[in-house]
Amino acid sequence: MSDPINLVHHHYPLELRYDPRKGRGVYARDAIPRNTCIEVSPILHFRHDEYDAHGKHTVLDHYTYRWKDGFALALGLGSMFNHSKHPNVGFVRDMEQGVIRYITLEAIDKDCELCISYGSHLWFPTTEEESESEESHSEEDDGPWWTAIELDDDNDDSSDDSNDSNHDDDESKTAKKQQAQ
Ligand SMILES: C[S@@+](CC[C@H](N)C(=O)[O-])C[C@H]1O[C@@H](n2cnc3c(N)ncnc32)[C@H](O)[C@@H]1O
Repeated sequence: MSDPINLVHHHYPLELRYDPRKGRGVYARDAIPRNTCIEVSPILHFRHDEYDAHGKHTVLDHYTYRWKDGFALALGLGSMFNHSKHPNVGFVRDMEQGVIRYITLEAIDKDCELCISYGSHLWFPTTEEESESEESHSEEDDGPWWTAIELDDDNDDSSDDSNDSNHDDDESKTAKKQQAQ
């Protein structure tokens, strides 16, 4: 499990590496420019009723994204991105095509981990440098508990500040998980 898995057939120089605290994660074997679509993951869709009856009681619940009429498991690398409160990758859910596109929000250095944001309501202890201000999931939370920063649909590159395309407010947050639907 600890040897890197070189994704030789992937268009971009990506690799899966294992971290003892976070598990598997996606890393860059070489530099990748900002605003690069590094992954298009097809999704597997679960209706609300089948997810409530089955999926949410399994390990799937750590991986699925909220989706129209239910939840979605990202196939491909989409389920392998770990969380950071300073994500260097954003994502766009394309409900029509049934895919999630992952796009770099900044220039990525060689050996850097590629992370998305799950939002602030996390269900696991985060790595030390992130733990200071992260909130842990609590039973009192009634909002989405796995939210993620989502890029603008048009993937606008007009701003120099990568965070501009990446809003962490209630309207633009995409709930990957939610308790009260
Ligand atoms: C979508 S999976 C990501 C891939 C996962 N690391 C694996 O090996 O399958 C989400 C899980 O990864 C772990 N994880 C993700 N980001 C983390 C972080 N910043 N610190 C600690 N664990 C993290 C948590 O266990 C979480 O439930």
